[in-house]
Amino acid sequence: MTEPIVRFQDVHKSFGDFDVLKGINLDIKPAEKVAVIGPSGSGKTTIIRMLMTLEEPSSGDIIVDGKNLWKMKKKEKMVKANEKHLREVRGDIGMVFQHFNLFPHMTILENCMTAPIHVKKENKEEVRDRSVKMLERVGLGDKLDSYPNQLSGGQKQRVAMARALVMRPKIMLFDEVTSALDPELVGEVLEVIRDLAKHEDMAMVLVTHEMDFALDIADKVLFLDEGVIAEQGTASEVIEHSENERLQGFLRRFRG
Ligand SMILES: Nc1ncnc2c1ncn2[C@@H]1O[C@H](COP(=O)(O)OP(=O)(O)OP(=O)(O)O)[C@@H](O)[C@H]1O
Repeated sequence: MTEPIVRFQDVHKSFGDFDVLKGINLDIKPAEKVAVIGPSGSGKTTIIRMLMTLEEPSSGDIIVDGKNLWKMKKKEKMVKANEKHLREVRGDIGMVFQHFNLFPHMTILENCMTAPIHVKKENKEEVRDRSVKMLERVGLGDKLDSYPNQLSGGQKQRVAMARALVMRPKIMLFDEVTSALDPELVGEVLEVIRDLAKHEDMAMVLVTHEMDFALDIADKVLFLDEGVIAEQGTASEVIEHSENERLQGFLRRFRG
């Protein structure tokens, strides 16, 4: 049986007295596409931030590609070793946020090239070739020398995706990547993600409010409700056929 690329084992997360995640158990297979849906405040972004190693669990284990993220720190109190370990894991994970976080003073080609060259110390020419190919792939081959402020929101989001992909991640995380876009720009961004989902064998985790999109691309959908996974299954099982009343209420609010 294939080992999961991501495993959450009884993960809890509290901020002060507030328990945001209350025992998350989750396996994601290496090429699996997972959509996370749920009401505002249910803990979706916290799961993504934990995967990105930006938040440490209050208890439980998070294992990414066989590496137990915080174990070293807990067991050996070796903070430096743990930081190295986390850096390695981060190298395998690409993330696209709601806001694009591009570097405004760099062209879009430079935006894509900077991390592989400066963080991974890769060969500049090789990175340039890969970056050009990725920008072509997201439909921006004619904008290599443009600056972020010369692009639309949808184009900026596509640069953000290309920039993450140039790092050749094993896992891509998408946190509500269309929610800051004007409605007419949503389609072009979803189209790029759809293309990646259908043709790339990396794992993908998407927090999304686009139910039809989740139905189309997700192998698995998780319904997060008040810090627990209240329902999970295939997209059709969760979005079309679940009898969970809170999930049905949540979906009705989307469908109007
Ligand atoms: N650093 C923090 N300090 C305190 N509370 C936090 C922190 N981060 C998140 N929270 C709280 O945890 C809860 C879950 O937040 P999270 O962003 O994970 O929810 P979400 O499901 O992604 O919501 P939304 O759909 O609105 O983005 C919220 O009530 C939020 O206010």
